[in-house]
Amino acid sequence: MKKVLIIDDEEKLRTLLARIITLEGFEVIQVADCKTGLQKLSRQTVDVVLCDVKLPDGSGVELSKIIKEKYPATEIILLTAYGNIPDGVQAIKNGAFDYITKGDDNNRIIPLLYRAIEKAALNNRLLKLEKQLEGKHSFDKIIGKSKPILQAVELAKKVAKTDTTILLTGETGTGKEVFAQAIHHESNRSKENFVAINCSAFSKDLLESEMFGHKAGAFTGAAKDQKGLFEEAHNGTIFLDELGEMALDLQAKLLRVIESGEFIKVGETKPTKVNVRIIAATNRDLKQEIEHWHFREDLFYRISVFQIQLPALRERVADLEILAHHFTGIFALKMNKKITAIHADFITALQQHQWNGNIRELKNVIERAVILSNGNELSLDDLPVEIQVKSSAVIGRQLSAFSMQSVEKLHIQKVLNHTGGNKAETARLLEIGTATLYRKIEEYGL
Ligand SMILES: Nc1ncnc2c1ncn2[C@@H]1O[C@H](COP(=O)(O)OP(=O)(O)OP(=O)(O)O)[C@@H](O)[C@H]1O
Repeated sequence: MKKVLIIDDEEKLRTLLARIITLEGFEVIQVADCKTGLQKLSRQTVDVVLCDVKLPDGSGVELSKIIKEKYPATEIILLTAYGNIPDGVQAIKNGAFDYITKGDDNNRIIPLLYRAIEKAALNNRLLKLEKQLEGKHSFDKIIGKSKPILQAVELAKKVAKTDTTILLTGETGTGKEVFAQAIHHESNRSKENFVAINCSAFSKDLLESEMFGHKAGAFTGAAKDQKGLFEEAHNGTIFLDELGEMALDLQAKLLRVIESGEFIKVGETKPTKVNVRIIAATNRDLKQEIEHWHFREDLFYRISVFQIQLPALRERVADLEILAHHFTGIFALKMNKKITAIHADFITALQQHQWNGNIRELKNVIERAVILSNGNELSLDDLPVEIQVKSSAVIGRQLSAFSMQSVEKLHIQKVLNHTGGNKAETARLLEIGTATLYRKIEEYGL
């Protein structure tokens, strides 16, 4: 059933609108402010939002922008006050479908709503197609030529076509979700849904309801029957991220789905059957979790039929350069900058770093560097100081990474850059004599 979300703090108007729209056979959700509206949108797919301009915690015009950015398939119709055309125009600029004047355009609202619903359906079809097109090459999107990553890709490709349950292990940011998606797109289920859920993002009860759905009245706030993500993933793939965080009794329910394909919705008595391929991921050592009674051994053996260990970035230093170029290309394009090269010192510095946050951390570091970069080459200066300092030991040869001299050298270099090489100004800012500055420049080879 198509869903319409009404965001309006005028209760009378909201209820009236809800009644008219429900009579057309749409499901209507009503809220009175932006915050609750966004919460609803994060939990369910809404086709059209009908939104007032003046809301207690913000403006509908601004909200349109946020909604379109986060949920591009959803269409928005703004309810403006009489004669306030500029708000409507701005809303359309922000991505809204159209606007109507409150109270004045009652006859327009239903035909407009139908058109917006049609447009939302078209958006959804397009997004699905785009995803499929992207997905065709998704193993190609896994960048890296080092042995450990190529081995992981080869294993994943081999198992992709089967229905086998897979456990992806590896530190945070090593690409477990990227792998899960690539496996789905390479599988025979690629035309069906890939549904991801992060088990650490919900309380135990909420996670159960997210996974399996609930019946109306199952708990306070459960006004309607709600499908769970296992049902959404029917015939497709479900990706259970951070599986190690799942509560023990929910683990038992998951085991039942794996063994029989059945689960029971919250507040329901009959089981629901689904055909879903499960890919799970964890950055915890599940064997250790079993020893501490945090993870069920039987579930572990079921889920880890096929295990793929993703290497940490520090184990694939050889890939740093190609990954750095890959992300630089992406961010330069996004920010409309012409960056054609990366200085060798920059790469050396990357190779010296520990990368506890793995590829996610590298991606952030490169994004920052692209923002900071002034020329067409990324230079050491564009890196965060802690990464520069570690590397200065190697680049400067004679300095140790932790020495005061390393920090001093870097600091002088930065101030020199800041003053455009003006020695007198640099000495003044550093509060040292010019002669001392010249000596240090020579000593550090700046
Ligand atoms: N081999 C790769 N090539 C290109 N980009 C990658 C690769 N691996 C990971 N990424 C990028 O790194 C980021 C982190 O990847 P991802 O979310 O898959 O990691 P994860 O292991 O699932 O992390 P977490 O355990 O924290 O959920 C993403 O932006 C992803 O696009």
